[in-house]
Amino acid sequence: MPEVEFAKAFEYAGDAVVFRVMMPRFLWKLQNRLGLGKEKKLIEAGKTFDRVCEKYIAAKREEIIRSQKGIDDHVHVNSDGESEDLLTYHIKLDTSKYELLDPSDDKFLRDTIVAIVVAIRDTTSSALTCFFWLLSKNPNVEAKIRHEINTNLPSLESPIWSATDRREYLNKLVYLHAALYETMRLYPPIPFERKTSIKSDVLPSGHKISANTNIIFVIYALGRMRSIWGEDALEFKPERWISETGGLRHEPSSKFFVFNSGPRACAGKHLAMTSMKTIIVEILQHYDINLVKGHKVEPNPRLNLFMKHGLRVTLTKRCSA
Ligand code: HEM
Repeated sequence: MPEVEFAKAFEYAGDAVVFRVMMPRFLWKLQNRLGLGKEKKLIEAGKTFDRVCEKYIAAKREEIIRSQKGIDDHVHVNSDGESEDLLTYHIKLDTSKYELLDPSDDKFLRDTIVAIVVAIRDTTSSALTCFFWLLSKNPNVEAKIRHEINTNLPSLESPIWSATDRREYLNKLVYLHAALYETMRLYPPIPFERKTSIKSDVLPSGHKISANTNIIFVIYALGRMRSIWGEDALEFKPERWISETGGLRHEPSSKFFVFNSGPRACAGKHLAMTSMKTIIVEILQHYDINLVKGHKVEPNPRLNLFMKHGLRVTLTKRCSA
């Protein structure tokens, strides 16, 4: 695969964030001042973000002006804002509603682009990579998912994929949902997190902490603890997510921590599940997917859970029935 500078910059920035989480503050501050090591890469990544985002922001501003003047009518904007892209939405923010946000400031827009890409790109790609890897090792699970898709979705020839229909159809794919949750339980796209206390407190475990204590919790380990998930915690079993009535079993976010818990939980959880299910259905309806023989699969927990050597697969076009 060709190297994409913008994507590489996210990798460098992610590694630098992990470094900052793990190292004493003075050390990364010093490296930053001297422009060394991971901090040097972070500074370079920042310049790439500036350059690439500036191009998109300028082009989008231009596009909006042209559409407002009636020169272009292809801009994806409608009066109720339904099909607006995210950048347009942020440029046209109602500043009377969000006083602290300034859409005329390119830095605000750049930070927004970077934050959205961080939130969406490596999380969903990590989950999908692990999902297809686990599927290749569990043909019985793949067979069940294919059966569920074939039973619940109209045939490939039917034009069902209008935005309104999509959610309704995807909601019927309970086993697929369970398999995705089970994938992320064992391989959480964000494998660990850090929180800092703003004042002294007592944790649910009884541990006393003072203000400014950094707490790192390992979501990867939480998903594998027998005390939480039972004796079969290490097994890939989508069935554990299916209730007696055949619906999806609810687990509290404090147990299934993959999307975080509380007021700062993932804001895009439903969007993430919908888009991942859409991609999986599209791939499984059109292709057989097989792991390349001898390819070494090694999950590599960084800021996101990556595959160290990627996931090499072959795609074979399926004949439509
Ligand atoms: C499999 C996919 C995803 C996973 C596992 C995931 C997980 C998480 C986690 C663990 C957090 C908390 C981060 C922290 O506190 O440090 C978070 C925050 C967030 N996520 Fe996701 N995410 C996913 C996809 C998405 C998508 C597609 C969006 C779309 C916009 C999104 C938007 C956000 C936002 C805006 C926050 C910040 C919420 C806040 O701080 O109030 N995420 N996500």
